[in-house]
Amino acid sequence: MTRITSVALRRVLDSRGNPTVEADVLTESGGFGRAAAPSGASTGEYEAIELPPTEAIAAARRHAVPRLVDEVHAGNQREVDATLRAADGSENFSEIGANSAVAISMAAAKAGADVLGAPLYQHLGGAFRGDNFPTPLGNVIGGGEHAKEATNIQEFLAAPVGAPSVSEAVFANAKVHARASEILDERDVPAAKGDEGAWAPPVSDADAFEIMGEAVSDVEDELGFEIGFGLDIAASEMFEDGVYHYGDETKTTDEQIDYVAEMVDEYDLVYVEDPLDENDYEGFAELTERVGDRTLICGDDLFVTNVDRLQDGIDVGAANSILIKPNQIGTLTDAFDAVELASRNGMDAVISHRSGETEDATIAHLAVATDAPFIKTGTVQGERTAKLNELIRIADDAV
Ligand SMILES: C=C(OP(=O)(O)O)C(=O)O
Ligand SMILES: [Mg+2]
Repeated sequence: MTRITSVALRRVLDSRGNPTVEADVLTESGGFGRAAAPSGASTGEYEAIELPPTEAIAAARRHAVPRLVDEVHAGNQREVDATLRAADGSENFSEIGANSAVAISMAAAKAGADVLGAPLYQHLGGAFRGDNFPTPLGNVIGGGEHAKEATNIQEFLAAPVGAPSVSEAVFANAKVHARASEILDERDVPAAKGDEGAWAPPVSDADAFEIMGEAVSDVEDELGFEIGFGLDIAASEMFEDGVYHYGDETKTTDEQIDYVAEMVDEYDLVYVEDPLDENDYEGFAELTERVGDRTLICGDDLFVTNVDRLQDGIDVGAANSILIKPNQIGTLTDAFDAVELASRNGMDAVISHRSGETEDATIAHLAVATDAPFIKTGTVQGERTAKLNELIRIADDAV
């Protein structure tokens, strides 16, 4: 029933206006799945390779589609993804592109779910899935590679850890976003928006910490449950010539570790992603040793959703959390394996969007299917609300 009968690939727009790969998978019993690849701006050095979409589509049509059609069952995700790997033949999807691979992998999962008449999260998570829902981390103020002339730190993220439900958590983040805008107005600071819909004001990082602190505490008082905040420092983007660049100022690795540890305590940060360069396992381990009992230290560019890099991190205690981005590694199987390895080692998985997105909502299902404690997928703006609204629907049993 789930035997694949066709795979169609095309270029569609992403939220930055760039082309990306969309895949349609059909099965012999009429099951249908459609998915599109997201795209990063602050990409990790060790990510799987995203090819220009035209090249990725041509290569996938030549190498992958003939191996999938009439041969592979969409309901067997490991078989789909192993076929994609075999068709590519490289370590990092440099032949067919991780963008083609991830679009096909996700579309096949949706086609498999469609045949079963089950929601995607149920198909992927199985009958013995837990019944937890992820807390959404919502980007409220940001800069770095996502907005010029704004903060050095890439993302200041609201984290409604005390929200009684997914829906209340999602609306709380939107309120923090709105409150941050009012505070910027009160300070006469004009703010454009960055790629993910976060405010991108021309303020210092110190000011952004203050504004976030005020915004989350105001919304916390109004709603009556705990809202913290966290960061994605995206430190690899700042690291050059052995030091971290904050505009004209620099920090050595020791200073960077001290700075992050101080901010964790001063602002009760619940989450810090990529506080150090993607090659600095040692620095990550030192910071995790210092503050890992009271905050999450998360590896994004450090681990790139790759089980080998994750295992290296586990061996040295580099972090207590991992960001999961399916397009960093190329298939859902790889993403699931990374979540599994992380949770077996007591680490929290954060299922994540990319800065370039489409209306595809697969990651909402992935977060629920894997029982991930967190999802990072923006706060407002259509391609972000596509995931947040899907999460609300899943919690409401309405997908
Ligand atoms: C979402 C992120 O940005 P990008 O997609 O640009 O890597 C991130 O760094 O976590
Ligand atoms: Mg990141």
